[in-house]
Amino acid sequence: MTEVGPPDSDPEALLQVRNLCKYFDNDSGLLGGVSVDGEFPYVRRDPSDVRAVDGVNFDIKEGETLGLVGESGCGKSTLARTVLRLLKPTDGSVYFQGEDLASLSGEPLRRKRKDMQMIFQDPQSSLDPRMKVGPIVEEPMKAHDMLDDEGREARAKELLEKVGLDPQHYNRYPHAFSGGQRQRVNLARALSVNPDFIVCDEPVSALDVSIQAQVLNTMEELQAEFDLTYLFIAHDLSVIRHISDRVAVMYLGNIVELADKEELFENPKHPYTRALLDAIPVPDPRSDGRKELLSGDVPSPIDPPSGCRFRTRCPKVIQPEAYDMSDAAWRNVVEFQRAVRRRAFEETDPNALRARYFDDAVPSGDAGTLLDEALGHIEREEFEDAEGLLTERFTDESVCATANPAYELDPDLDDGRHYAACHLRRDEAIASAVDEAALDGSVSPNTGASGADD
Ligand SMILES: Nc1ncnc2c1ncn2[C@@H]1O[C@H](COP(=O)(O)OP(=O)(O)OP(=O)(O)O)[C@@H](O)[C@H]1O
Repeated sequence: MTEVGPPDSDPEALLQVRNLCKYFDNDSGLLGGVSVDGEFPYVRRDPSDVRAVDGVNFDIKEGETLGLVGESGCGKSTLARTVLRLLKPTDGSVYFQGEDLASLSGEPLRRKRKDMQMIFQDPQSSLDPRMKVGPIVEEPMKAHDMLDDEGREARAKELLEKVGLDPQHYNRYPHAFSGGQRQRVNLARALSVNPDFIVCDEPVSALDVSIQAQVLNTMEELQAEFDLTYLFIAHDLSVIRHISDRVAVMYLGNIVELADKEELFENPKHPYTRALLDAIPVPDPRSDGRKELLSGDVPSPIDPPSGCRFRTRCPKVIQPEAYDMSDAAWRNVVEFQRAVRRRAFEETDPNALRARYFDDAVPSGDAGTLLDEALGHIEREEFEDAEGLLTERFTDESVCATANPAYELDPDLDDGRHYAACHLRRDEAIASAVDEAALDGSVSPNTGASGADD
């Protein structure tokens, strides 16, 4: 497994995630996610495994909020559950307050869980409708033998008030509360055992926008009052921008970019992050508000692309060194290869295809010869041969396919760290590493981009 992610640790980290992998056995279907310690082989790497989380590294500092964003299915929830050790990692480590949770089980793990709580998206289904909210809040305290009955009731009432509810509502059932209030009950419940770390998995996604801001504000106040550290998952970038100190962007089981919030929003370095930001609706009466999102489907996590996982959809994929095409000709080759892969056209006539895909720029030299060969295959309706040729000789030869990118960059806006898993950032990473070495007085010709496995 190649390590991809921010390479060094942060001395102030409460949580350190290293090369974390969670694969699901594809054959076991839904049950793949509920395997418990010891029931399945510890490490299983079947070619048909769903690689939901695949070599993730990050730290979370004490007291900060790390936002985790990415499209549906990219592995956010699996990452959260594996970090909390609700799922057993296939590989890797999760150091919480210095202790590797991946190596814990049984009673030591149960005790540790008291310090790490989770809040889920749907406040309705996470509250037992047959229980009153008071006992709901007290339940985790009971499970961890905290306080006596009286003490638990007093603490539950106090917490209901802290989260913005009326403590007199201790005896009400969840159905008597609105969605926002139910999420506040969940907050009180999570806080009851006095945790240090809370994973919030889309906690406001089910709420109206006006209520979202109120709940987020309460979460920030509670964070300050109780010294909490949050891992906050959302697909909504405005929510992420509201709550996060730093932001990690996830794509197909990998973290592709991680930086301080403003740095990430103002200077995104990864084409995937840029595409996500570009897709934020803008208020324009002439349009439906949404710019064009990424083209192409997300590849299967069972057989993810080699190298950079985003390369099959990336608008900036890098030309192989063997060719010397203009940028426009290379772009056309990539678009054509993707169209052939999707069987996006009916015509087989080379001239019609040239006119359609290579109108403004045609590759010449070796690349031109290969293109002619591919067009010849299509003319003879040998689509698989055409696809194979274009893929093997063009896109699979790109550095984006042959090496995993992992670069630390100088941030533009602050003195934090900016990590971007994109080969386009190689020169920038080398320049910043050389600058750093020069400051240390130890310039080395070998000081270069960190972490790439080429
Ligand atoms: N128990 C399971 N068995 C098999 N595959 C699973 C299981 N749980 C998740 N997956 C797969 O793992 C990948 C990541 O899923 P996950 O739910 O972690 O993504 P997500 O980013 O949280 O998505 P969403 O935002 O829709 O919740 C998906 O391809 C999903 O189908």
